[in-house]
Amino acid sequence: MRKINVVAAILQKDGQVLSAQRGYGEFEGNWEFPGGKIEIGETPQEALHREIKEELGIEIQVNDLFDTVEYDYLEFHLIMQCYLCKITEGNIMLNEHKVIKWLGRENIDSVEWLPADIKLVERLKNSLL
Ligand SMILES: Nc1nc2c([nH]c(=O)n2[C@H]2C[C@H](O)[C@@H](COP(=O)(O)OP(=O)(O)OP(=O)(O)O)O2)c(=O)[nH]1
Repeated sequence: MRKINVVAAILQKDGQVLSAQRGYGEFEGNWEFPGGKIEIGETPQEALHREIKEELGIEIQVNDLFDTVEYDYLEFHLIMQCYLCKITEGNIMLNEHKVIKWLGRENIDSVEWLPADIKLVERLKNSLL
């Protein structure tokens, strides 16, 4: 099966994380951590800076790797590295997403996450204050 290498940013602020609703494509309407495919020659960190600038128009600090998710979709095998991040500069613009929400422990389950994210979100929930 085709493999896709993706990076995702778990943006943290005041005990909450940023969730974004996909605005187009196959998974339109589902919620995810912003990010995207790693391009040839890029480090995961470089890919994250690029994707987050493109999608949300902000600069970030990339901290620790929180988890690497592997998931079999029908058409491809996803390998997604998820980094804890902080916003360092700029105001969020929605260049690709419909809407964003900051979610905490009590409501992180309230949106329809992409299938690959469900276990990750459970783990994250336990680590949020
Ligand atoms: N960014 C992101 N992608 C996720 C998450 N969960 C999940 O299953 N995915 C999947 C959906 C997509 O198949 C893939 C990400 O690829 P993408 O299509 O957003 O990547 P991209 O920005 O490079 O997009 P494109 O140029 O190919 O349109 O990973 C998540 O939390 N965040």
